[in-house]
Amino acid sequence: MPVAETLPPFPDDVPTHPLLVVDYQLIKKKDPSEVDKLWEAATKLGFWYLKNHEADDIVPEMFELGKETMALPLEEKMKFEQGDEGMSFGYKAAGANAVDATGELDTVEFLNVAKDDALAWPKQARRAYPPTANARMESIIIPFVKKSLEVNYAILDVFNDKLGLAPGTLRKFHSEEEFSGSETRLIKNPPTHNTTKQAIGSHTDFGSLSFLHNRLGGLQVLVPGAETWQYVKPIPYHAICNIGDALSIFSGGILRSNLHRVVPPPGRQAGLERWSVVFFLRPGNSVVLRALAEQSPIIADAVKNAPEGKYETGSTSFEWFSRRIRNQRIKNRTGPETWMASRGTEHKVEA
Ligand SMILES: O=C(O)CCC(=O)C(=O)O
Ligand SMILES: [Fe+2]
Repeated sequence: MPVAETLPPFPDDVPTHPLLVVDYQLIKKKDPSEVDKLWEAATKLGFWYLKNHEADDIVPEMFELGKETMALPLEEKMKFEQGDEGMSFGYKAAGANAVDATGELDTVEFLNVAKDDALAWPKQARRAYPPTANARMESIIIPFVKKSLEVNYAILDVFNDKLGLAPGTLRKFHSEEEFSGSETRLIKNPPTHNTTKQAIGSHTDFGSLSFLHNRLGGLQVLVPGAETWQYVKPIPYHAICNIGDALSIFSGGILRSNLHRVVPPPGRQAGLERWSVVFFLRPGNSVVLRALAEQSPIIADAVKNAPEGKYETGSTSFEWFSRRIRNQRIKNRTGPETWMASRGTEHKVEA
């Protein structure tokens, strides 16, 4: 993996959306103006850069592990495939998911490692992984998962306060002990000069918070009010963080879970392999996804102004998550309705 400085630069002639830059060190101290900046980012777009996030040393190791893992023979990787039943953990081959309602195939391959397996190691909690992951579980995956949890909990605490919830409410819904869909993901998109082919289709993230690290352009956001996709420029040592559907639902839509997708890198970056590393924080499996209106007058107010039932999913986190994974899988496709069944909050009627 070349270091960030040796990669061709992100072009300056493609539509790009600047994100607010939040300093994790100031968030840890609950610096009031940094907290306000995070709140603005989380409520207006739902995406921000996070600098000084303390994962800078371990992230390059995660990229290296991604490279080692994807270099395994396909036959070996397929032994750890996620399957068609709605489980996310394990390997997903390129072309196993749809990118849109027509059933066009995705181009990324990735490996998802459950937070539960990382924390239970050397015991197996949820499933087995390829030998490359096992060999680096202790030295790389566990430290990355632990740091990601720490960062995400600090961010959750800020939202907890701003939403007027009793201390620790959001943490309780994301307890380390309960099994959940929380996972870390190593993603590879193969080289191509077709810079408009979707690698990952338009989606909102399924869980609560995503902590993303990429080096090359390709991530795009659909900014509210804009008609076209805009790139998010990768900045060295800046993570890209975003809100997922679960937090949007808990907050009655105050926190924004925004549509995004991945296309191949643009400009002089075209034709390069694209790698990313993510940690997804998701609620405990038993947590019901609904607005926490009884626990916060601020959320109650937001719900009052939304169409009836918009933030009542009637699903547990486990059900919500499995439904969406299952319906992305091309093997489960019956028609455009399968794609629709993989959707989250983005297709609910707007207030
Ligand atoms: O690779 C990226 O930059 C984004 C990946 C992503 O959106 C996802 O895996 O949910
Ligand atoms: Fe995503």
